[in-house]
Amino acid sequence: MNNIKVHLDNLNIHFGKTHAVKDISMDFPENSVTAIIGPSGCGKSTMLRSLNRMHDLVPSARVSGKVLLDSDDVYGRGIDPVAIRRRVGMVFQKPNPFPAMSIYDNVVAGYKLNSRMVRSEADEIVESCLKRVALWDEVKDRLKANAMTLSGGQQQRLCIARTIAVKPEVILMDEPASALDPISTLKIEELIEELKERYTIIIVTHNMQQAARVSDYTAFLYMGDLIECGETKKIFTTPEQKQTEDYITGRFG
Ligand SMILES: Nc1ncnc2c1ncn2[C@@H]1O[C@H](COP(=O)(O)OP(=O)(O)OP(=O)(O)O)[C@@H](O)[C@H]1O
Repeated sequence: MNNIKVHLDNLNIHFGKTHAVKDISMDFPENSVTAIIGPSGCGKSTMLRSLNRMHDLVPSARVSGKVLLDSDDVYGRGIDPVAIRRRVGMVFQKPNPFPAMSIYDNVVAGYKLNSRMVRSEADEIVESCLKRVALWDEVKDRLKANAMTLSGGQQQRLCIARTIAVKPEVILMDEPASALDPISTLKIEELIEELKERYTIIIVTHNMQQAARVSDYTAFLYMGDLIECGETKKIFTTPEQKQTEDYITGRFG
């Protein structure tokens, strides 16, 4: 197994009285894809969002336990959530490019917030990030066009380019292909496969085939509990828990 990039230790998340994530301890290995699966409302997105402190913005949310990024305590005293979000980027279900910006400006938007740069540096980042998400050839002649002129699938790849421009270590993806057509979905899946060489990827997906195709490890959640996690091959062929088997064979969920 690769090094552990993110480690959860007795993670609990409440929203008021709702106990959404219950005492979860698990590891996310570096340079690999871990899929989080489970029926609607089982806490997948809640767990994912805790990894870069997105719940800081939700007044009713309470997070306890530990999230370690390498050996850094993500919720530790004196840790800057903005610095954490730079190291742990996020791609959402619906592509969300900045609507008033060009393709070019979208790619460097996050990067510009974090550091000053000269034009040639920006050009280089735009080209390399768009190439890495396999969008360069499609857009290189219209970099100044508004980002909303792209198709949904292209917009999602642009959002991934924007995420990697900031040079994160971990990328969280919350159903990144569920709003896309099958061809765009395939492109995103191929991209995930390539991105894991540089980044640690954690993806929430409802699509079991997608989890089986793209991930190295899978975690199955049910009603806030982690039922089972391990190598995807094993989870999908010889799971240890009956609940996991029932879920992956479509008996419930
Ligand atoms: N901001 C919030 N405020 C209050 N309750 C919330 C909030 N976000 C999530 N919850 C609750 O936490 C539980 C887990 O929700 P979560 O969105 O993590 O599930 P999920 O497994 O990602 O579901 P889905 O697959 O439908 O997206 C649910 O009971 C949900 O209602």
